[in-house]
Amino acid sequence: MPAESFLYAVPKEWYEKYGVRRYGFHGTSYSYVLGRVASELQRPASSLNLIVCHIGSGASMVCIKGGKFMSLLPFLPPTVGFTPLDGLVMGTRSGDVDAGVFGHLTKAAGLSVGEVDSALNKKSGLYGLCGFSDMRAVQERADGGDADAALAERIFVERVRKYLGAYLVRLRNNVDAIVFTAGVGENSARFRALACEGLEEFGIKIAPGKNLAAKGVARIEDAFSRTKVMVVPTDEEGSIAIQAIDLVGVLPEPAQEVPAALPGRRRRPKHDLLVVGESSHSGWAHVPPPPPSWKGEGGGGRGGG
Ligand SMILES: Nc1ncnc2c1ncn2[C@@H]1O[C@H](COP(=O)(O)OP(=O)(O)O)[C@@H](O)[C@H]1O
Ligand SMILES: CC(=O)OP(=O)(O)O
Ligand SMILES: [Mg+2]
Repeated sequence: MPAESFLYAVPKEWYEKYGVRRYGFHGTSYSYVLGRVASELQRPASSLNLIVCHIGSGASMVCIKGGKFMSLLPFLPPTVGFTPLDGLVMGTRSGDVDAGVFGHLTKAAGLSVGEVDSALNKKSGLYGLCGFSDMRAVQERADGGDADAALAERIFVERVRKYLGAYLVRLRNNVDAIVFTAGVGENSARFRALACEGLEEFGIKIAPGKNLAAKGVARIEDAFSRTKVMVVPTDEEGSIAIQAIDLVGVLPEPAQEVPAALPGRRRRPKHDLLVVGESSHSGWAHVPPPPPSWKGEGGGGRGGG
């Protein structure tokens, strides 16, 4: 990520001394989804502009700009930042919130900084708004007339649309596909329909029938939609395994032929562990910690979950 993308507008020394910057999360999922979309569309990953919505209990979005700047600018700012708290409304995390609430609540409610931090991570989001963190329960309650649940669902969707708008602008509306993944993104046609509602002017239209029928990897855009809309079930575990193999160069071999302890099992690592961006599974999952200076290129983000 370039400095414009990973820096917060806070005192410079917070970044230099304490590493306060945007890191990004769900990198393993995004790496996998990018590869899967490339193979599905039969296009090189480096040519794709994507907006990927990883919407599970933890949720984030990222836009991927392809083409020749891939190695310099692989990912535009992800919605999650210094911690996974930033950005979208999640099961129990607030997403974007004015940091001023810390000062206010420590004074007005007598809470410690740790208590506010914990509540923002564990008692907020869908749960904070309506008492349920599971989207299926929220939708069921909303359908049953629970006004809090209905409001929670609307706030959840609107936050996704806020970033969808931001990324459409960043990509000059030159988007190959909007991709939905993770628990809600893969399984909830209702969520996908709400997230893309009324975007025909932007060249984005979901076909309701395809959306409802989507199973596994699916294309769900209407025939007149300029931008493809896809559902791609993520595989974070598989992606971690592939990236581990890619990094250390160990390929699975049948144990009975070559016992693990014997020489010859290990192959020469394909990549120096400190080299960034040369992996065939290009992504931001295996970038190093923040750079000492913000003048050069930043790292790409954290992988995990
Ligand atoms: N059919 C569905 N409709 C709506 N939401 C669903 C559906 N299936 C799963 N989900 C939601 O997906 C979320 C979990 O997503 P997941 O990616 O497994 O989360 P995580 O890995 O972050 O724990 C839950 O909120 C769950 O309700
Ligand atoms: C980073 C993150 O949101 O993790 P999880 O999906 O496990 O909540
Ligand atoms: Mg998850």
